[in-house]
Amino acid sequence: MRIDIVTIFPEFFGVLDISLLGKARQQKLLDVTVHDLRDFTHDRHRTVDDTPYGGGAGMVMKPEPWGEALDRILGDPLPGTVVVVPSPAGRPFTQAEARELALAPALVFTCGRYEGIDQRVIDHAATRPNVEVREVSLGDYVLNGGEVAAMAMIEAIGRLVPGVVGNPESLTEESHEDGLLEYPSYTKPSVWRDLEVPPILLGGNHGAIAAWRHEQQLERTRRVRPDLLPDGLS
Ligand SMILES: N#Cc1c(-c2ccc3ccn(Cc4ccc(CN5CCCC5)cc4)c3c2)n[nH]c1N
Repeated sequence: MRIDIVTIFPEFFGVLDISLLGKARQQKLLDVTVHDLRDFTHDRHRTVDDTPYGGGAGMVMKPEPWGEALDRILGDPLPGTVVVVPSPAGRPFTQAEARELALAPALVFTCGRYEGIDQRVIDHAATRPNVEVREVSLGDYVLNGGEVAAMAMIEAIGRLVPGVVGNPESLTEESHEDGLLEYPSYTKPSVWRDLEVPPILLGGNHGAIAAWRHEQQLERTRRVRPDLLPDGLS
């Protein structure tokens, strides 16, 4: 999968060179390119923002640099390319969307700053052939820009790309993967500060362990996220 990121803070994504995603890049499972939006400006001050039409606080990101950046990146897009626009006004980003986007041939993350990107950039991107645009929100709170959201989304998506995670089975027993929160996990020692590992996990009855873990998922989901429970299980 090809991932392009456009930002005025390219150094923010240096962390993608380490850990799991760094290894995936070395293995050519992920091809990540970070673009500095200011490289697509032509004035001495490399200006990327201006005052909002209609007034209001703050600044808005100018359309011209974004247009040139997306022209460069989306010159000949692979069919199925998705432009992901992190935005507080976007649709909530979910594990289901991460799974969907992990199947795309190419993703372009447009990381805005200030009060956001001129809307015409998003509207024009949606007219490009072979390109789908998704405005997506990390959660119901306001960040200072799209970089943190893009990083979180790239990690959630990247780890689902086949081959990135060594043991694919571990991806199926996670919170939200089956619609429920995950069961609690334990490791050695069996007693720590007088706290014992649930005895059922110390036996070898895999059927009973699986049943216990599912019950733990239901109990935790009822307690913490009843909104996730399927009808009839609340
Ligand atoms: N994903 C995600 C996000 C973001 C996010 C994503 C991208 C950008 C680009 C700029 N900002 C900062 C900002 C600040 C205030 C406003 C509201 N203003 C009112 C009148 C005009 C805008 C808009 C944006 C961003 C924030 N925040 N929270 C999430 N879950």
